[in-house]
Amino acid sequence: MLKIENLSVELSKNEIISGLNLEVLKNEVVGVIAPNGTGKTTLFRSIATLINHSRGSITINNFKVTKERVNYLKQFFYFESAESLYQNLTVNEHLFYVKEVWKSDISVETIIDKLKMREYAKKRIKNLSLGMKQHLIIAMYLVSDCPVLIFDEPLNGLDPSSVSIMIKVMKEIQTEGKIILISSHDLYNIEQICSRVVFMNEKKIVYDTENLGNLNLLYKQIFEKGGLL
Ligand SMILES: Nc1ncnc2c1ncn2[C@@H]1O[C@H](COP(=O)(O)OP(=O)(O)OP(=O)(O)O)[C@@H](O)[C@H]1O
Repeated sequence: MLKIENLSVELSKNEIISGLNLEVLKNEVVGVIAPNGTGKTTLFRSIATLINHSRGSITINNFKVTKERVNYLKQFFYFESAESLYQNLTVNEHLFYVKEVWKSDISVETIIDKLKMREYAKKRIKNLSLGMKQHLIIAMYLVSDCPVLIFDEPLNGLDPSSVSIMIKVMKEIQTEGKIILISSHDLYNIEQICSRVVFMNEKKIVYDTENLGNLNLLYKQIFEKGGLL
């Protein structure tokens, strides 16, 4: 379980997150929805320990970052953006690197086929499109076989066929008892991918639902009409 309690985060002395609570269970794919600049990336970076929090606690599978940092770091896979991939390494090289670092038994070849990456597996990152790089990040997570995937905007740059592959892969990951936390502005596809969504507003989670029937309407009610609650 990923458990965030009373989290507050400051950046340059501005409180970006304040008293945020969120629990995500195994087998859940949770989408974080909010307008630009609300703090989704800040939340993800805090979970990933790239930013310190000023108050509250984050626990993954009972490991607290403040107490058992090494075990905590083994619980999640977070790749900040496609820009952080190594430009001169190939797709294959990235995947074998992850396999080595995570000491994983997952077959790189199987993952390449699953994500239909065979055609560009030997290409260097600098020669890939954004969509191909997004596939690679998911493939790296699958090879790592770690319990939690945190992915900011996984649908960026994906064409409709790639989105379908992504939806299928996310559903498979979900049935394997993992946790996925993603953000996206693509409400239609969030509905297809997620089992639950949470809306962020005014520095915390303000709405949490498994009823994904009409996210567009909910979005308008929360952000355009002065709030639901
Ligand atoms: N290094 C920083 N120093 C100060 N403020 C920052 C820093 N990084 C981000 N912010 C501010 O924190 C707030 C939240 O930014 P964040 O990137 O987390 O939002 P977001 O919800 O992920 O936005 P988007 O949907 O545009 O990706 C914004 O007001 C932003 O200006």
